Amino acid sequence: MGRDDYLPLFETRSAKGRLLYWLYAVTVFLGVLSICVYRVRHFPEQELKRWAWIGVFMAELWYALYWLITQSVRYSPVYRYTFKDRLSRRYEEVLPGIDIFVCTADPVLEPPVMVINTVLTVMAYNYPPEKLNVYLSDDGGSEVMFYALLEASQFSKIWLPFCRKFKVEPRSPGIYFSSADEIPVDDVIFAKEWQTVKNLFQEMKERINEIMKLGRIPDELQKQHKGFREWELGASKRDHQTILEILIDGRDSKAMDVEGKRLPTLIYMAREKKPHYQHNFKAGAMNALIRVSSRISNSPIILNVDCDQYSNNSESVRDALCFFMDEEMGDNIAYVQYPQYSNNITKNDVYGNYLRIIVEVELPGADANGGPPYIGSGCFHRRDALSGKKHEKESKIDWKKENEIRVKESASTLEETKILAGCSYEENSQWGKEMGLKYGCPVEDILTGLSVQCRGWRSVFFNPERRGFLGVAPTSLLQSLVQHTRWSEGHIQIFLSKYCPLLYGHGKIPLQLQISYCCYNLWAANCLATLFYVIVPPLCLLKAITLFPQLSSPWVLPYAYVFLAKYSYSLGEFLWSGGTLKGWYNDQRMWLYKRLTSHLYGIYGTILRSLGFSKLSFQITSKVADDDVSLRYEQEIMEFGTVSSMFNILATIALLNLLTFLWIMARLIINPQTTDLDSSAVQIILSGLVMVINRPVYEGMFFRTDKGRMPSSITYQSLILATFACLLALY
Ligand SMILES: O=c1ccn([C@@H]2O[C@H](COP(=O)(O)OP(=O)(O)O[C@H]3O[C@H](CO)[C@@H](O)[C@H](O)[C@H]3O)[C@@H](O)[C@H]2O)c(=O)[nH]1
Ligand SMILES: [Mn+2]
Repeated sequence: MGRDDYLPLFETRSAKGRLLYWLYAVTVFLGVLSICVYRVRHFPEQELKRWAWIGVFMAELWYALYWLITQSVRYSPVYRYTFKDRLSRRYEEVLPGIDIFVCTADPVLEPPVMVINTVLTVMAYNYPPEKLNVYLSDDGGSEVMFYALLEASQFSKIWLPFCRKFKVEPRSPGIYFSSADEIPVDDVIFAKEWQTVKNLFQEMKERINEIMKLGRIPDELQKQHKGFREWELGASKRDHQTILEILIDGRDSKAMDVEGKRLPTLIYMAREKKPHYQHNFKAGAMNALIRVSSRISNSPIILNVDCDQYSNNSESVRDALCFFMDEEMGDNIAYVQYPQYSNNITKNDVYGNYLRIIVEVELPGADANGGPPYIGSGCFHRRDALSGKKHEKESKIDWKKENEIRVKESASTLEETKILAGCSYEENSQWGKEMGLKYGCPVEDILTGLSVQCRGWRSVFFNPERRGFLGVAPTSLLQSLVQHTRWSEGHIQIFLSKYCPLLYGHGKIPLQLQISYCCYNLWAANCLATLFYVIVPPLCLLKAITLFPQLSSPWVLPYAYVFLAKYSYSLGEFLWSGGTLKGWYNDQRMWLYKRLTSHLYGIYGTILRSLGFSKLSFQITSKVADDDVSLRYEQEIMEFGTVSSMFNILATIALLNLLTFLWIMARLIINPQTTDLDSSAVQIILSGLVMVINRPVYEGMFFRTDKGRMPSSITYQSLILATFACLLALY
């Protein structure tokens, strides 16, 4: 094909309305400068006040700096669009193979039925099935999971033709049949098949759940597959040899669905586990998958999904290929990252799990700067880039030859392949360092993506109209905070390590991209400023120390402007991205809570680990919840319920501001002369705002009677602590 008739396979558009954005950014910046001038010019004499003043000033400087950093992902977002018809016209015959890695680690927190639903969606892509190779990595080493996958391999023979014939979406049978409960009436053939397939699915689900309850595989079922023998020999979660079973071999032309069409390859893998070996969590699993798959299918493109993140769009593979296979711009693309959406987000998203602004605003912003980070799931990788190869300019891929070479390379026996998933295979190798996913970081995905970009590749963020992947978001406050603790800890570790984007990325990736990474790398660093801002001003209020300009002074204007401009912008951004007003209020609360707890714990964890007091751990986020917890989640009632020191912090701060507020109000009513309202106004407003945002905490402590309320022990402890702090400030 000549240059002239080259039609791109994808297109990039920039956001509009940039002038308004600059107006906002510049004026806020001027406001911040005025605040600094105020802080310097009004530097107090009195000793105690001086310390508090320095503290607020530092906090404000930090906020200003962080705000500046976050502008890097705002000023020029880009959006991508693909042309799948062109892809099909030019490449249908030479479409590359795709290796799909699904990771699971715990059959209780990640129920096998959910996992196989995800597996079925990625088997059912609208793509030549013999070119799809699905690998399930089971770090839980669970016999029930293996059984469920075996069931799925049978069910796929019916499910795949059904999806193809009726263009089913989404292709997760669990989701599809639960969202379309009514039998379709207008089409008789469809209605009949629909009912049959639904029944078959229902029966399979019941069988798996039955076995799950039983906790072992009955003897007659064990005969179905030789794979069960591994567990008979005593495989347990933490101690077993590599289990590698090909449940469907797509290379075998006899592997067919009920309509006689080929099937995707389906493989179960539980890498070897031995006590005393560091298994490196998901990163370890992924690296074993990269190696094992290289000997079985060796596809040039790898898709990675978490076990809850089912594919919601059967076109995603083709969409992703539009980027990799574009003749002009595809060569340097290492990965195509989809957003991580969840299908259990309620209207106002109490726990801010949607991460709306990150997904809708910041990732398109990062894309413009050189490419989004790799966020662990819903990501298509170029195998070479993920394995550690540098990007070389002028290296055009001939997709036809590519397939032939790869197939040749992959010929080896199953026993040979198993060795690659063994514990000792990585000893003295570059795996986890220069090859594959990097080890030693709670956000292995981010670190890996960064180093891929530093090897000369770029990445692309793709968010099609029909969502690509949907997962399960945490349904309780604590889970959400714990998940965020892992993330913020991982991020700050990257920042403090030799991989700090500003150093490691220097000269390798654009400066804007280095700064974009810092938005997240520095999450945890926000905690000190925020803790200071919600604790010290109220205490100072009790001590009659004023830290802000008088209401009647013009110096209050920059404060008012920065506050109003920043929050109206943030609200505007939120509503524009499809959120609700209440959703925004919830989101603000969650960010406050994350700063006060997750980020603090993230820093604490990092210190402990760097001193050698604790080892890296990975707390898996539960994808299931008790019925009453789920119900409260649906009703958007905040879930406390368990005893956690995180709640102590939140409750104490909420109470501290409440007590201060009440005390000042009482004083104003009883004896107005003793309080200088003009000088204290800003601090009173600040405490008022903290109270407004903390409404669910007060309700949880004082008004609720359900199981999800704040445990009374926490209420009492926090009450004592807050009262004590107030008394200390008063006397
Ligand atoms: O030892 C382990 C632990 C976890 N996992 C899998 O890793 C995935 C992510 O775990 P999850 O508990 O769901 O954590 P999240 O916080 O939801 O995951 C996000 O953040 C992680 C990094 O903290 C990334 O690894 C994930 O891809 C990303 O979706 C799941 O599929 C797990 O089965 C393993 O395979 N082995
Ligand atoms: Mn998850």
